[in-house]
Amino acid sequence: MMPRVLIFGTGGIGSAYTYALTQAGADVTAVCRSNYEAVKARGLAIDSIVWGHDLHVHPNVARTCLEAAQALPEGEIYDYIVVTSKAFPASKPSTADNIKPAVGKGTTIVIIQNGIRIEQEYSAAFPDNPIISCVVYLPVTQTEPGIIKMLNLELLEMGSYPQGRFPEAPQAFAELLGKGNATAKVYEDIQPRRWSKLLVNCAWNPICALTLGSDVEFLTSSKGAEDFVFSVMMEVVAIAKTLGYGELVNEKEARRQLDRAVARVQSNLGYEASMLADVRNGRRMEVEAILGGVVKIGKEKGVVVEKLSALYTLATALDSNIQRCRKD
Ligand SMILES: NC(=O)C1=CN([C@@H]2O[C@H](COP(=O)(O)OP(=O)(O)OC[C@H]3O[C@@H](n4cnc5c(N)ncnc54)[C@H](OP(=O)(O)O)[C@@H]3O)[C@@H](O)[C@H]2O)C=CC1
Ligand SMILES: CC(C)(CO)C(=O)C(=O)O
Repeated sequence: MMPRVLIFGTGGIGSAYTYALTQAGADVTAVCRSNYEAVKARGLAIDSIVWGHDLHVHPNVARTCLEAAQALPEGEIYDYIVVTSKAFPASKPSTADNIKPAVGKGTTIVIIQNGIRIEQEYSAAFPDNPIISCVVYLPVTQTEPGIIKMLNLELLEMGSYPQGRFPEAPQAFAELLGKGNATAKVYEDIQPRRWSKLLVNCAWNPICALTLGSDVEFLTSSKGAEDFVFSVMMEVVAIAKTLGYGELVNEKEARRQLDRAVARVQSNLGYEASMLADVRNGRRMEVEAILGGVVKIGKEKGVVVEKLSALYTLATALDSNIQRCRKD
């Protein structure tokens, strides 16, 4: 039988996986908020350097998880709920509260979000459900409601949360994504992968947001720019080492992650990190999930986090000013 999938948060990432999972043969329902009318009327239009241009998908659409649960045939459940909203730990209601009406016995919860320590709210709320924690490399923006632009990278790394619980769940989801031409890799321990991705996000997300430009625009803006990014990444490396992740998250890995951006300078293919999209759209930024937790751990461990702290302080101020402007 076709797996039933509910996507919670149909922005850039949610739309990309709505497309891939529909291609894989799943019956996909997308929870849409600001883009509800557009997606209901016209579906999602996707332009992707990886998957192709002029792609269209028309998922079932719901405004809330409760509405999506009520639309299920009697006795059926969603096999997967894929969380692709932004990560705001400690927000009320929490995302776990929001998805609760659609979580059935046996529903696998798939978290596709940046940041660290974002999984606990789900394991606390749904101790008997499989949880898959994912790290995503997929630069994508919703440019207008239902219109999605994906650049040249697409990779989903995943593992069970907590490690070792429902160990077969990530493989099954990876195989499903594979049928939809998405690239998925399974890891026994996903946490070092999260920290490797943090090298990218702790540096590029606040830098792009604060400088209103892409990674490539920053790298070419001054002589010291590349060294500055590397020094931010090296603070993340120092923290990751104290947590035992040094085998993956080390100077070589920081250089590799930085070089992925440097390699795009020639072709001028800049990535505008998702925090910059938030600034442009007057939305809340994932400051705590991406920077707050890292700075806190760094200080607890006695690591020098001068640059990360500065970026955290500046990004927090930017975020609160954006929220204030929205209210005014
Ligand atoms: N975009 C990118 O290039 C990348 C993003 N990521 C990560 O992926 C995650 C998703 O990012 P991204 O796709 O960019 O985010 P977007 O802001 O594009 O999409 C989030 C979506 O969630 C929706 N949403 C939020 N709360 C609710 C709610 N209560 N009910 C219904 N819908 C809701 C938003 O609706 P509304 O429009 O109404 O606010 C929006 O459509 C983040 O953790 C991000 O850091 C990782 C790699 C790359
Ligand atoms: C930098 C990028 C695009 C890499 O996937 C990302 O993770 C983000 O925008 O949050």
